[in-house]
Amino acid sequence: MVLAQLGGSISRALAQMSNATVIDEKVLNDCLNEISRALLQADVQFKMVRDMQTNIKRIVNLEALAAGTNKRRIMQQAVFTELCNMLDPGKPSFTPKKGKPSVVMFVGLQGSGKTTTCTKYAYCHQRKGFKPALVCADTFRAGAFDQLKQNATKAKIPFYGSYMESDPVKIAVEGVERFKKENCDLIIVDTSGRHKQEAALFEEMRQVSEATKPDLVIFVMDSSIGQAAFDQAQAFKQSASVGAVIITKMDGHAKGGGALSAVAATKSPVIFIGTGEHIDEFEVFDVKPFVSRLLGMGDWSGFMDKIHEVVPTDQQPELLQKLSEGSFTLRLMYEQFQNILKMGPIGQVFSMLPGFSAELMPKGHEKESQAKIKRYMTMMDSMTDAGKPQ
Ligand SMILES: Nc1nc2c(ncn2[C@@H]2O[C@H](COP(=O)(O)OP(=O)(O)OP(=O)(O)O)[C@@H](O)[C@H]2O)c(=O)[nH]1
Repeated sequence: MVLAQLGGSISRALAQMSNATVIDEKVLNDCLNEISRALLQADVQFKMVRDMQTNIKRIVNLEALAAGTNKRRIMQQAVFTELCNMLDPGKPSFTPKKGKPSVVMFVGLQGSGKTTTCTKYAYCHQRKGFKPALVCADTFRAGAFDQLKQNATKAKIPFYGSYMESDPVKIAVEGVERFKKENCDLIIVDTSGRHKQEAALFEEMRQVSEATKPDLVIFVMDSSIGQAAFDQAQAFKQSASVGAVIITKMDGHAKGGGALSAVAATKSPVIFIGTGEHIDEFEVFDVKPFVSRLLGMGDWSGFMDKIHEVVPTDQQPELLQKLSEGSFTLRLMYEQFQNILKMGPIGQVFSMLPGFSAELMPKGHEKESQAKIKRYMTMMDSMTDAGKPQ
């Protein structure tokens, strides 16, 4: 992920500044220029970078700072805050409530990943106890209904669509009404992909929105969109009152800076990111832990949440007891390897630890490390007669 490179470049600029004997105007400007260059290379909009520079200079006013103040720390904190501000529009998005019907409409450019993301979103809520349903109001792309149907069937989520009807507004209204009657509490409407130059398709999107009255419109954006992100996101915001953003394909080679621009253009928060084609390659997006991980500062709370997710609660005291007694057996190691594998891609787990950046563990190496752990486990399996370490 090139966003990790952005994090690496910013961290290096901050480290260089920290190594300077005295922090003067020149050191500060060099550091700021380095950070701005990294952001521009990652496709962040020029105006946003310029505003960030001005804000940081205002906060880190070397002349006004009292002698003895830790300027390095103030600078680091200012960079952290500014990056968070870029990603945080300051108002949370609508969140669906269990048992109360909500309509969520997905919009975005062609091929941005709407259909895939609709199912991921439905599946993620289904696992939290919601009763989701999918409506295919994409009558433009041949095969769109089949794709949604296939995804929905795999995830056991009810769906609605039509091969005959060509009016997306009619399908959307029928689908929403039907699932409201069936007491579904999260009705997701997938729409066709469109480009801001396609006025007729934008009008159609406005009509679907007017007819279904969604509680939330989610703008799905491919992370590789680059500098075009701002204008496109703004056009969608103007026609369909976008309330949240989901960035897809964060697992690819995209620069990802467009994400920052989309937040600025729609004044809406990023709520999830797509990290692969698979249904569960989907993560909740939280600004502070994300920026913290991006800068290699770690995310302890995320790390602890992962541990709690994968190590069964009843095993946690026993594990601690055995570790404190120093009796770390082969079986215990085997069980911990299994837990590590359940935590997800190794790179993602390491990026939650301070001093690590996802950049340090490129995708290929992640798979290598995971494969190594699997090989150790197979070895341990074969070391005992019973097939399991004792
Ligand atoms: N690697 C990766 N691929 C993704 C992700 N999300 C979607 N895709 C892929 O992107 C391609 C396009 O996804 P779709 O869901 O069909 O996109 P769409 O926006 O519905 O397409 P249109 O209806 O034509 O506008 C598919 O091959 C998906 O598998 C992601 O997070 N990571």
